[in-house]
Amino acid sequence: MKSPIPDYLQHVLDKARDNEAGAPAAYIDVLARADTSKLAVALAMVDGNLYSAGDDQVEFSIQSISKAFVYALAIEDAGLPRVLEKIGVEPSGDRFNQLSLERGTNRPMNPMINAGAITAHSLVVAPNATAEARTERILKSLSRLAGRQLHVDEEVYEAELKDADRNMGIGHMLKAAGIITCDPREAVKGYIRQCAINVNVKDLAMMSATLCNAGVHPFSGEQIIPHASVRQVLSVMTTCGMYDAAGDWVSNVGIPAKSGVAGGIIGTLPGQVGIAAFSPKLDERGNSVRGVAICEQLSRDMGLHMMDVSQIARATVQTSVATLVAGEHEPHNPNCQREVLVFKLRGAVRFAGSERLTRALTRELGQPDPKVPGSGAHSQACAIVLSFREVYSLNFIARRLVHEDIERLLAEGRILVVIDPSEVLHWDAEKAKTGKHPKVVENETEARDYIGGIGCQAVSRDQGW
Ligand SMILES: NC(=O)CC[C@H](N)C(=O)O
Repeated sequence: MKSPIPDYLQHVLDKARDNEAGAPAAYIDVLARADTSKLAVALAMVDGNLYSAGDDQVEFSIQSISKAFVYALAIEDAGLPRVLEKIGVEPSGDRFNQLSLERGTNRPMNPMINAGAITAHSLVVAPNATAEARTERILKSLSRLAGRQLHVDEEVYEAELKDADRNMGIGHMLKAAGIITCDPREAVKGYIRQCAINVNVKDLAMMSATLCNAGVHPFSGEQIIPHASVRQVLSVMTTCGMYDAAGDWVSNVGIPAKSGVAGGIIGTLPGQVGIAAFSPKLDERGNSVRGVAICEQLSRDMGLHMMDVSQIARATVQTSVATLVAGEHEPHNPNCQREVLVFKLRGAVRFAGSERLTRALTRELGQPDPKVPGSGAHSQACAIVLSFREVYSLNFIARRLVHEDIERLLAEGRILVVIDPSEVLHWDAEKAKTGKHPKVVENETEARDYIGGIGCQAVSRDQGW
């Protein structure tokens, strides 16, 4: 079977092509002469699977999209506190090349406008590093993210440098304000060089997918961007990535994003998909007209808006409580029946999922509460089985809450069997800390055998068990 996804992407491009509005960036002459018929889109999944359509081999300069990745490098090299001392995180509502500093703090408003980006550039490697060392570090890092060696487009670099008065003005303003300490001309040159690195949409989609994948490159498995920086970068992409169009973008598209004046845009939906689009004609805010249209369409058609509450935590975690009646010796004597309770979780469990398990445990096994129907009904259960067989992951708070539940059940003297074949509970590390631990098994049969061995024979009312 042929995947429908590339056909769909082609359809999205065909629709975007009808939009003739906008003009390529005029202030960099090489960009002003760009072939405006070029149009491309790519999607990279967090496992690295890539889809693309249109002119997906055509290279263009990364421009301001580099700002997101260089901000991550600045955080890595200078540390977040130092970076926050120098660059704010508030949307400016100004154009990207505004000569402005935040009132009171004198910092650039955010790292996505040029003032903040030039500052971030100056923090890469070290404040007194040479321009060459910084650009080399940036080129190397962007190449690792793209998964291939990238190059600076010297023609674009020279063209921008020749008319760089505005950015030079920003550089001098930063130096005068004490935000940068190096030679402002060197910082601006380095920044312009970082903007002139050539990419295609496939490179950008892969770079974006690495951010989606918590900084781990989908193919190499390398942690290229530290996890904590990813959160910071995605936050400022959300609030400031589309300059003075940030609010429109968040409400319409709802995906952290960054655009560049050569016509590229990346969208980065955490945990899901990295998007890249390219078309040189820009709107008055400096964002690609067709690129924006493509992202809007993808978000609408594929339900990618991050604030679209279509997935409730309840749906990802199914807590099923099956009451199993035991009593091998006198199965027909109700007084001899002993219960084994089974709680099953499913999916990627976070706080809300682990809260549901905790709630189910307290409801079923706690003291009867007249206000909660059915509460305490099984407080005498002889054994409890917690199945994590269908759990894909537990985040740190979910794991902590489940461990706390387990400790409390053990402290009550309960017999506890945990089905955890993928070791999502990270049991060994925790076990070392506490004396008591549950019986950990691989599957339901082993759980049943264990329970049988201690005198309760579980008889399921639930076919799933
Ligand atoms: N928005 C952009 O892509 C701007 C980048 C460009 N190099 C500039 O500084 O003007």
